[in-house]
Amino acid sequence: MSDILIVDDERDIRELIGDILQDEGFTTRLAGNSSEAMAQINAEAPALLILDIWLKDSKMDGIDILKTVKRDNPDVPVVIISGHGNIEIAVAAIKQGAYDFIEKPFNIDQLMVVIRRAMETSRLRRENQKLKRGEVKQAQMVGESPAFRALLGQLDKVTKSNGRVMLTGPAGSGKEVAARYIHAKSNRAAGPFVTVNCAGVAPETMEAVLFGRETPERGVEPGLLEQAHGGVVYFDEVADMPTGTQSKILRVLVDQQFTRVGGADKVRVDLRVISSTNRDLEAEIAAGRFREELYHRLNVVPIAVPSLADRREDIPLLARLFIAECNRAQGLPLRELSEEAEALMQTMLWPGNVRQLKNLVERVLILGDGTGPIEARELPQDTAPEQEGEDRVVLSGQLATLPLREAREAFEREYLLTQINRFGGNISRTASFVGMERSALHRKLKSLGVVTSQKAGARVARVEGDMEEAT
Ligand SMILES: Nc1ncnc2c1ncn2[C@@H]1O[C@H](COP(=O)(O)OP(=O)(O)OP(=O)(O)O)[C@@H](O)[C@H]1O
Repeated sequence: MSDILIVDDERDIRELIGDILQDEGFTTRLAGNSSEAMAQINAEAPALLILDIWLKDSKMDGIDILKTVKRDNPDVPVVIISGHGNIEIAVAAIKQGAYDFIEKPFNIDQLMVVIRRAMETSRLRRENQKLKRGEVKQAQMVGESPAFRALLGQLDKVTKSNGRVMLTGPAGSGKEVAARYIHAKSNRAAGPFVTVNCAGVAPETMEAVLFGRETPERGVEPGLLEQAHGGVVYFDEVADMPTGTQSKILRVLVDQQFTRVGGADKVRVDLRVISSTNRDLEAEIAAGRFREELYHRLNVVPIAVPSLADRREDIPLLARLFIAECNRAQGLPLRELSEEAEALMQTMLWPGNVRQLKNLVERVLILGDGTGPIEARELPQDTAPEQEGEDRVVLSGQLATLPLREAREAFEREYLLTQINRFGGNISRTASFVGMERSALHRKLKSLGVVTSQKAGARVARVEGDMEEAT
């Protein structure tokens, strides 16, 4: 549901709006009277309805259609088109639940601002409802890089067992997506997947949240562990679990049962536990912040989720996935990626990993103008790799201080390191991109002291002798 239904009895107007929206990358449907409009809505609710108030030759006027839509499809935002002079009716329509109105004659910019805002508000509302119901859509796992395939291979191995899995990896790298993947492929797929956000729950309420509560006033309130019965409980950022709760969880893992806060009876649960952390748990244990016994119980199968920098090959694929998602969910334009934008994305620093990439794509689509390919100039320039603190040659400043031969070598080394890492260590693809024969590239790398090695399942390049591997 990413299309927009335009209802107006004036053919010129509905076609004009339709053309504008199509140019902006939306899919549209048109209706010239109330019966056509209702037939379209009943066939499939649109993502947005643009509705003229006055409809000639119609059984229902715009307000009647609005009331019906708000009754049967309350999530569909409605933008009213009102003629000059019937503003009061438009205001009344807003009271009936319309999102906003535009007045004829309108200009394209005005129209687009209202439509984008309406789509965004409705998306946020839907997302909120999903979050409240705890059924955040299962994200797709996308990637083809060696590091990603190695991860999938490990995940596939654990799907059929009941073993506890500890996912480690930096923030935003896709640990929760990986946990959902295990759940979806396991024999618990029909059971619930319940996330416990260990960093987001106040320590004093953590136990009630996990184990539930029993009070005379409210009776039994089941906690998250009970809600996850028969399925998977995912402890997100487990290092943030208060130490008191850690001991209690440990007991639950040993006994497979617990009592609700304020209750006396034992509650038995059948759970599979998956945890995640972006911290070094062994250091947390050494610092006395994490219970070693719990660590060993949770860490039965450790699986490392690679950072985005370790799977740069996947960036174009992921970016395209997010463009398609933004189009489906928010009606943002379905744009291509130019070759330059793709290359720049593959060489940027990504401290926020896949989440950062997803946010960037969304921002570019919202702020960008036009429907052509996304260009490199639309991407933020401040995320280019920083040189400080890295054991690499700084291109600009320092180069000026070197004799030509050394400067050229420094540049070639830097350039080739970047390209090889972009192509996941694949020399053939790098050679074809940089325009060299494979064997010549090998010789060149050798003379520059660049070697490739395996890291997190991916091949990476670095300068021979450097301790720090290039990213
Ligand atoms: N392989 C992937 N394919 C598609 N989308 C992905 C992939 N990995 C991550 N994402 C998306 O990136 C975002 C971050 O993923 P996720 O929440 O799983 O990361 P995380 O490592 O659990 O983060 P945090 O530690 O900050 O909670 C999500 O929107 C998710 O849908």
